[in-house]
Amino acid sequence: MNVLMDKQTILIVDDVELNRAILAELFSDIYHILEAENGREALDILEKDIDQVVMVLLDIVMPVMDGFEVLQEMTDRKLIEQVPVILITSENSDRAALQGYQLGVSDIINKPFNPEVVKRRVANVIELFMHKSNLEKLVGKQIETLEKQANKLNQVNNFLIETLSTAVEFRNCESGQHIKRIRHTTQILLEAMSKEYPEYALSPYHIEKISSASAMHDIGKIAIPDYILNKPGKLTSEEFEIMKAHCIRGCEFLQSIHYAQDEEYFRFCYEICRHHHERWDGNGYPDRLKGDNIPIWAQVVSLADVYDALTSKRVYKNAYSHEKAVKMILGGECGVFNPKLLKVFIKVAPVLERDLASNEEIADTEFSVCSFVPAQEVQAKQEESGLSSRTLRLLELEREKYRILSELSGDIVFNYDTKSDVLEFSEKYYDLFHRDIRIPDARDTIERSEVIHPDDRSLFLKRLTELTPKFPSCRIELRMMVPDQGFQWFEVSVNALWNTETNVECVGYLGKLVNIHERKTEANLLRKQANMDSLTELDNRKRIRERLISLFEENKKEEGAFFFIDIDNFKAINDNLGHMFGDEILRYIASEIKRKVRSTDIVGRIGGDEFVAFLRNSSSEKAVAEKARDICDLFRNTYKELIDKYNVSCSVGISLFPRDGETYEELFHNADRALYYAKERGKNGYAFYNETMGNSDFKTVLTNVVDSYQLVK
Ligand SMILES: Nc1nc2c(ncn2[C@@H]2O[C@H](COP(=O)(O)OP(=O)(O)OP(=O)(O)O)[C@@H](O)[C@H]2O)c(=O)[nH]1
Repeated sequence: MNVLMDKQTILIVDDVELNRAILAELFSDIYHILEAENGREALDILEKDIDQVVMVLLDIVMPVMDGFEVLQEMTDRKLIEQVPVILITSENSDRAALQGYQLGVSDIINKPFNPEVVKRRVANVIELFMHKSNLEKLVGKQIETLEKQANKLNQVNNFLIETLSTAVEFRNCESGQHIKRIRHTTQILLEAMSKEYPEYALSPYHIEKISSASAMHDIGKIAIPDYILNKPGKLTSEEFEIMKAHCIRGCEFLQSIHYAQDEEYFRFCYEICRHHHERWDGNGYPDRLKGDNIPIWAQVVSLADVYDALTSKRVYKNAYSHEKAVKMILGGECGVFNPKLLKVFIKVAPVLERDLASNEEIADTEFSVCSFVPAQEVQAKQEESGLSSRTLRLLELEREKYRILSELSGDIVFNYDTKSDVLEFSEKYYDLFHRDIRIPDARDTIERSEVIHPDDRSLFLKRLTELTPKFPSCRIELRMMVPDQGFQWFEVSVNALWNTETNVECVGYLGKLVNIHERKTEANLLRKQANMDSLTELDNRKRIRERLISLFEENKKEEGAFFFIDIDNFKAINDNLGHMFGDEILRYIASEIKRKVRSTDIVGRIGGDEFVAFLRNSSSEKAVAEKARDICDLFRNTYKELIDKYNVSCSVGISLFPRDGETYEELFHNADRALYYAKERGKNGYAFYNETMGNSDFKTVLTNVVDSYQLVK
């Protein structure tokens, strides 16, 4: 719509054309006129050109949409706030007037009207309305400017607070991220508290202020001497008292810069600073407040502070995992907290864990800030060692090089100091085992540790005690518990360090841990394969020989029976039923022989359809003969039809240890002779070896002496 810009526009809404014409006539010299013949049309015009229209003259009774409906719709679409409306109506009732005013009209003119009065009232309403909206715009602008200024001021304040607190952290050798994380965790906890426990009346406005004030919690550390603030070891009780004073010192500091413009904010800062070490049971400091006498904001910051301290690296400790930190807090290891707060803490724990994971990268890159050694420490080290600062620096450099090399090698390096009884691992240890890299009281801890397999632990410790200045190193294979993977094989290379003056005092151990699990399991598998008959999984010929040789060496007096077992007519099975079925029969025979002998006996397959078994502690020939008989009839149990069809069975030759031979070779040879005899006598029988079987003309002898052998059919 092309609206004339030099005149203001009014919209006349009436279904009677004559009424519209009269009004248009009245106003056309001053205003540009738009006309609508019903409510719907009027709304369309307003929706499009609301900025141009300065007044709506609205009739009440109209088809399609009456005046009240138009007003309702204008209210719903927020058009009524942008343009004044005058009702021009012949309905002269109070009810209609009231309804009109309720719906936001600026004036009501009853028909018939005096043209001059109407003109004046319309002009007045337009002027008033424009004045009002100009004022509103002005106020809006001023509010915007004020808000911008307040925001700027807030930003400057926050910046100053954070700068100041970060300066404290840098002095404290921390990363500078601590207060940012505390602020974040405080906010998360407060938001959850406000939802779960409305009784604490924590509004979003308060949450924002408290989170910002949390940055002040450790401001008092500015007054704590460096040698206490940065002491790597445990504080003495006097030092701890001085350290505890940081809560009071912080409050004094805050009072000296009292920020009068915002008393409430000052109160949050003050109370957080003073009470963030109080505990729910009254065992905190400095005022030993109990329960909800500790302001809830101080309680929340206190928990956020503890969680952050546990999950962060410090000069004296590695970062604990989220799970461990949660466990420690819930287990009361860091003092007692409000049970309601702990409930909320459990609820938001997954959010904290996620945020912690995304923070870890930043924390790692910022570690260099922490790794600078405070002047006091350097000086103390220098005095203690008597070395110059240059030498100490070079030593530090060497140590750093060594650390980087060990990290690059992928091995876990460790260092044990006998005097302090501290065992320290390289970072990789934490990555793999998820355990602290520094173990104080190492002797006790290792003796009780579940990390080393119980069967390997004492052997490992024993080997360490056997090291001498002449033989200072050893390699030990042991199993260690890796989270989610169970016990894994590691090779531990250890080098004992000796006091070079006395050469009798072991001052520590240096070593490395290499995961050899894959190599070891592969080697075990290969060894197993080299010793095993793959078809039956019995020991193979080579393994049987090794085992029997060492058995005979160890137990020269233990009597035993060597069985040489051969399947009779096995070829017929292969030929008629196939090689695969033949394999099945071989596996069956193997398992049956194993089943028939004792678990301590030795059974193997030496090739083809030939098996051996050594029955230990078998002095009774009768019992041996019974066992042999059983083996001859193995097929009777499951494969009876094969006996009828192919005449399959087993034959067994037996030689007795030590009577028929004291070596494996002798026993094997003689059992073989006996087997030959049994086969010659028609198979499916067993024969004990007899000396005549060894003769060169054995075959001739065989026919002559047959009756004297125990051949059973
Ligand atoms: N299925 C199968 N057959 C095998 C395997 N190793 C050897 N054999 C077969 O086992 C048979 C052994 O031969 P022999 O001992 O001469 O045959 P036999 O029929 O048992 O003869 P006697 O011992 O005189 O009763 C041959 O047919 C070989 O092919 C194997 O791993 N699987």
